[in-house]
Amino acid sequence: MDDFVRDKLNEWGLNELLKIFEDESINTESLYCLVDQDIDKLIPKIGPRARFKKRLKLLKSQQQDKEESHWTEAFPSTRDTEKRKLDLQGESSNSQPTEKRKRETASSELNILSEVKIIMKNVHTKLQNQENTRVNNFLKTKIRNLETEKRELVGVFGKTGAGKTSLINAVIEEKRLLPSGSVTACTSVMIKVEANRHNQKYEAEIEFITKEEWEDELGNRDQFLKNDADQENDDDGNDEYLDVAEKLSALYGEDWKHQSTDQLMDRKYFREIPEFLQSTRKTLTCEAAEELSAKIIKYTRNDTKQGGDEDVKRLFWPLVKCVTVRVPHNNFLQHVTLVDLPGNGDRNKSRDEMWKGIVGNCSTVWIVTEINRAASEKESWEILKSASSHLGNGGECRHIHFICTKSDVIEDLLDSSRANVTSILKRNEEAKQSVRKEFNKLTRVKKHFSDECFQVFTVSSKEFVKKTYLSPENTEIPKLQTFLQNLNDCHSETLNYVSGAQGILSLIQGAKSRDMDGCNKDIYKYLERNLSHQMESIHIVMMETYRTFEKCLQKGVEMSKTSYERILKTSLYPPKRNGAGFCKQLKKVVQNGGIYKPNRGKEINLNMKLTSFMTDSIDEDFRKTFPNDGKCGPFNGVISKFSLDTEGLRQKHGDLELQLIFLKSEEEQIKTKLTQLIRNRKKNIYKSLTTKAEEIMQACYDKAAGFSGTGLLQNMRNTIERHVHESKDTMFEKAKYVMLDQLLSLMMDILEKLENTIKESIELSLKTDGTSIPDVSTELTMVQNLHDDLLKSS
Ligand SMILES: Nc1nc2c(ncn2[C@@H]2O[C@H](COP(=O)(O)OP(=O)(O)OP(=O)(O)O)[C@@H](O)[C@H]2O)c(=O)[nH]1
Repeated sequence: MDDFVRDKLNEWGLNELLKIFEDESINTESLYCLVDQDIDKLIPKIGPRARFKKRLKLLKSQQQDKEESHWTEAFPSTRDTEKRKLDLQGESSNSQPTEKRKRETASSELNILSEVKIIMKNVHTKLQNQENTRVNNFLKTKIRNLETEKRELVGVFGKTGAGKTSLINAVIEEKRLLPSGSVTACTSVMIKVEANRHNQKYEAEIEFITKEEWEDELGNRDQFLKNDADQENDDDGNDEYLDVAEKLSALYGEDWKHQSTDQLMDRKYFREIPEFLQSTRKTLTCEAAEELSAKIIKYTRNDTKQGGDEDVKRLFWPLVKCVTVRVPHNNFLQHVTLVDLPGNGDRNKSRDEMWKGIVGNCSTVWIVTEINRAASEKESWEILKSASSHLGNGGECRHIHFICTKSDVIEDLLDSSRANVTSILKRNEEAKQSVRKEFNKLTRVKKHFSDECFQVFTVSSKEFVKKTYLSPENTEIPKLQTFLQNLNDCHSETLNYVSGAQGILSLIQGAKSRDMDGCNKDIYKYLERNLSHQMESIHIVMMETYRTFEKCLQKGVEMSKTSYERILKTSLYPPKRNGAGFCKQLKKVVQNGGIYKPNRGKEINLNMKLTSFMTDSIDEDFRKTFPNDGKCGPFNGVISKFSLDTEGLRQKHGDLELQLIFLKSEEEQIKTKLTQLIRNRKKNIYKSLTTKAEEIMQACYDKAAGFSGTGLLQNMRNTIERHVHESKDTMFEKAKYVMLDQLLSLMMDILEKLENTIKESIELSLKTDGTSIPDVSTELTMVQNLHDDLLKSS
């Protein structure tokens, strides 16, 4: 929002400003957003309007110009820029009317939401001006709690060079946003792409690792410089050495080889990024995507051609944890964040934790791979295999999209310019079939997901932009765009807010207009009885779940006790491993609490291996109890079925209609909140088995990490084997109880929260009189009308 507009808002007040916006036919959406944040601070004053009107006209025309240039920039080579623009607005003759309708609906819903938010802010202020009673505080909290903002995370995984960056740029129609394309450079940090809600500029926020972490990396260098001689025989060591050398050369050129750690921490190396030394974030802001793209390269991409010239070009990606790129005016990103996730986790601990956190919060993943090797490309399947537990039972993923890229590249035709569409489409179909076949072989992965959640796409990002041979439909990018738009659909969030607001206003007005003695005993008793029946049925389902978990886990305990030796053998005596190399790797494993991520290849997680029989035993029932797709809801749908039957009561007790509307909306609100709570807590419940194993194993890891010299490998092996052997009778049992405890504690919390919330709502709605409560009859009528509009538009 323009500062000028903000000032005027403070000076003249909201109503005056709204009138001006309407007179000038300017979209009030951005004004609403601002008002939403600042309403409490508004000082209404009426003042001269002429200069302000002029300024608004200017702003409007600037915005139109900007939109125009945004489009020409994004599709410079296309003759049909105008047509594309119309297409997206849904006005060209070929455009799909449903898309247009969807967009119109979304925009009108956004306006409804903004209006209701303003109304509720006003009601909140009215309540603040009243006496501080229990009901008053309850209502204020309810209004504040209406705000929930859900963003859907789409994780984009894939081997370097697979086409992730080009795919993201194409799908969000920002051809020049994320840097891609150079043969010698690749993306090296996590990049989040989301909508810019604060202003209309392109923005990148750079989050750094800590200074201490960087000092640790420099410490690693000292160790390698000491051991330089024996690097050749050792793949892992060499690999790690190359990793450290690559990072240090990016930042220091050749200096890192000759300078001490203290010297390398000198300010002169961080002149361009004082934010790193101050442990703050750096923000870059630009008018155009291309400009931002050029600016972020040194923070995101690793150029392997970087040499040791005098005039060294410093790259800062080794210091970066994550970059968030914010894009203005983008329909695909309103409630969606796309995350480019290079590789498969990270060696750096904080980046790895962030990687796992993001993966666990993804509702969709895009596994990106080149079409030529789609089914046979091991790396993509490895990514899916190792991430599946973080995504499925340990996460909230509902869609796995396997995206085969570069469909325009056909090998048997010498030049893709001559490739004909028929052979491309035929090859696309073949690729889809073989990828599906491959996916069906992954029984362990499939345990976490339903069959419908897996889909294959064959895309060409290049052709989507160039349109030389393939129509947009044949590039399949529009399919992904439609998917994102559906994910963006904020209808349920809007409905949730508006219904909640209507409920609160109904309660206030119901209490205000009631001339009863404050309590309708029959209804009160009926509702209490109904509540207790409902709680009972939830309790029964929960107890059944507990027993099922207990049975499965017990089976897992038995299996683990008889199979742990096999697990230890494959983990501690891997075939085809050179002894010295494995010794170093095992040392890293014990130094890192049983978990180690080599630069290339899969993460080693001894704790996870030890509990694998237990997770296997619970996987299927865990997914049934906590499904990620919204079809049935957790605990066999018993929470979503919860109902006090207020609809039925409304027919018979018209005089209590407002109170019953409030109760119905409270019911919906608490169910939505509980679903979110369950989604977050179930992730930790699932991880609890490995977390407990890690805790129990820590003593032997510490002991093993202390060994050195002759017999190091065997000493480490013996220590681990002895520890597991001695604790086998308790370790798995303890892990089982931790999971059961956490499950029980979640169930108790759900029962308590549900019962308390509904009880309090019944009591307040039926026992409150109008004392110290403002009149909100106008607001209620307005919100009721908006609620009806919303239901009609869906
Ligand atoms: N022919 C063709 N080339 C493509 C397509 N998509 C990407 N490329 C090319 O493939 C190369 C790698 O693309 P990127 O999008 O940078 O790949 P990436 O997966 O982001 O790679 P990293 O940044 O290294 O992780 C570039 O040279 C792109 O121009 C496509 O649809 N068709």
